[in-house]
Amino acid sequence: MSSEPVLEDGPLTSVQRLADTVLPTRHGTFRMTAYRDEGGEEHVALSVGIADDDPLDAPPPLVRVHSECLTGDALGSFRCDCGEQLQHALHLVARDGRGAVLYVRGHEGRGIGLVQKLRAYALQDTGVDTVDANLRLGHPADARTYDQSAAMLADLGVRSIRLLSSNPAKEHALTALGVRVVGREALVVPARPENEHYLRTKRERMGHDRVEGGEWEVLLAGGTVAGGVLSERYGDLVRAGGPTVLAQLGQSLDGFIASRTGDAVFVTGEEDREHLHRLRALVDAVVVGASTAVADDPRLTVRAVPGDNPARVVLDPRGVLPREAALLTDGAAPTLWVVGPDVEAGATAEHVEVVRWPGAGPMDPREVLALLRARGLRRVLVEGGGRLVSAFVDAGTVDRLYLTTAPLLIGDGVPGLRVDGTDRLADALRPPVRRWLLGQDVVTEFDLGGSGAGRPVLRPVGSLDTEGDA
Ligand SMILES: Nc1nc2c(ncn2[C@@H]2O[C@H](COP(=O)(O)OP(=O)(O)OP(=O)(O)O)[C@@H](O)[C@H]2O)c(=O)[nH]1
Ligand SMILES: [Zn+2]
Repeated sequence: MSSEPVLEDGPLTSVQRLADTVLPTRHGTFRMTAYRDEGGEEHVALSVGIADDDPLDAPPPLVRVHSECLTGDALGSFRCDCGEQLQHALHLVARDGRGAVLYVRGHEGRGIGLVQKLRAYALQDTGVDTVDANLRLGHPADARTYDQSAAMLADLGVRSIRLLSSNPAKEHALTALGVRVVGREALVVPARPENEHYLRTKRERMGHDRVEGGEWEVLLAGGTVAGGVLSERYGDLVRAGGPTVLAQLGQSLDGFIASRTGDAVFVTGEEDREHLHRLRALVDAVVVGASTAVADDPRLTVRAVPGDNPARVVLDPRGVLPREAALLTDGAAPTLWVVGPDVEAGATAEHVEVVRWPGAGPMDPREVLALLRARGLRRVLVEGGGRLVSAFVDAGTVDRLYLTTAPLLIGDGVPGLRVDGTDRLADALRPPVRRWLLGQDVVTEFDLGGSGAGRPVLRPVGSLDTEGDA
C-alpha cells in the first residue's frame, strides 16, 4: 500500500501507509492511519470524515500538524502547551466532523530529539530562553521539516486545509510543499505560570501569534480550551449556533428566592455570584423584572470576573422603578427601560433609552425577545425574579436554564421557579441536565431545547406579569 506523493511542487519524502484502523477516545472515535517515512520515522493521522473516495472538491478539512512532545503530550508537562494543544485539537477536529490531527514523530524538541530538548530545559533552568538554549547546544532554533506531513495529507487525498496553529512558519512550510492552506486558526490554550515565559518567547522570538490571558479570556475571545473547567461549562455559549436565551435563578432548596419580608441577601454563595457574572459577561443583554429592580436595586454589571457589561433591560409596564435606581443613574451600561404607554418617564440619563411597550397588559416573552433582537441584542440572560424567569420558561423561549439551589430552607416567602403544572408526571418538564457544585450550592443546568440538543418545551405561549415579581 505504498503511495506516491501526488503534489506537484516542493521536495517530498514519500510515506508508506502501513495500517488503517479506528481509535475511540474521549473526544470521539477517529480513523487512525499509520505511516512510515523514508527516514524510517513512524507517524499517525487521526482523522474524522475523511475517506479515500472523497470527491476532489470536498471542503478543506481542519488539520493540526502536531509535533511529538513526550513531556507535554504523554506526561502532562506544563513547561510547554503541547499536551493541551493536542487534546484541544482532537476536540475541535471531532466537533468539526471533518479533519485530521497528524501526529509527527521525530519532531520532538522542535526536531532536536528528546535528550537534546531536556538538555535545553536544563539550560533554560539557568535563565536562558528556549531559542538560545537550542543555539548553545549547536542546534537551529527550529529543526523541523514538514514533508512527511504533506505526504500524509496527499495520501489521505487532502490538498487544501484549514490549519490549526499559532505558528505562521508551519503554514509557510506546508504551502511550499504544495499544500493549499486556505485558513489558519489559532489553537489557544491558557498561559500558566510555568509556561508563561516559554509562550512569550514563542511570540517574541519565533513569530507565533499573540494570545493573552487565561482560560476565561480565551472564552471571552470566542475560543475554548479542551479539558478546561470553564470551557466545559460555558464553551457552547460562545459558539455560533449555541444557546442564545439563558435564564438563571438562585433559590433555597425549598424553592424561595427571598423571605416573606423580601430579605434576599445571600441565598446562594459567592461562587454562584461569580457564575452569574460570567453569564452576564457572555451575553448582550440582561433582563430583569421591575419588582426585582425595585427590591434589590441591582447594577447588573460584570464585577466578579473580567468582561464587558451587557446592556440592561428592565421590564416595567407600570413605571414603578424609582428615578434614583442604579440602573437609571449609574451609566455603567446602556439601559433599556421598557414601560407601558401611560408611564411618565420624565428626563432620563444619557445611557437610558425609554422603550414604549404598546399596551399596558402583560409583556409576552416572545415579543420582548423580538424587541431585543431588533436592537441587535441576540444573546440574552433572563435574570430574575422568579416570576419573570418562570414566564420565559413557560413560554418555551429559554434555551438554557441555570437553577442554583442553596442548602437553605426559607419555609415561606417569595417563590422561585414555578412552571405550569401538569396532571401527569409523564408530562412534566424533564429535560437533559448537567449539574455541578459551587461551594455549598448546586447548579442544575437544564437544556430546554433551544439549541436543538434537547427536547422542545411543548407549552402554550405564556404571558408575563411583572407585577409582584421579586
Ligand atoms: N528545543 C526545545 N523544544 C521544545 C521546547 N518546548 C517545547 N518544545 C518542542 O516544541 C515542539 C512544539 O512546538 P511549539 O513551538 O511549541 O509549537 P508549534 O508546533 O511551532 O506551533 P503551534 O502549531 O501553534 O503549536 C514540540 O516538539 C516540543 O517537544 C523547548 O524548550 N526546547
Ligand atoms: Zn511540548
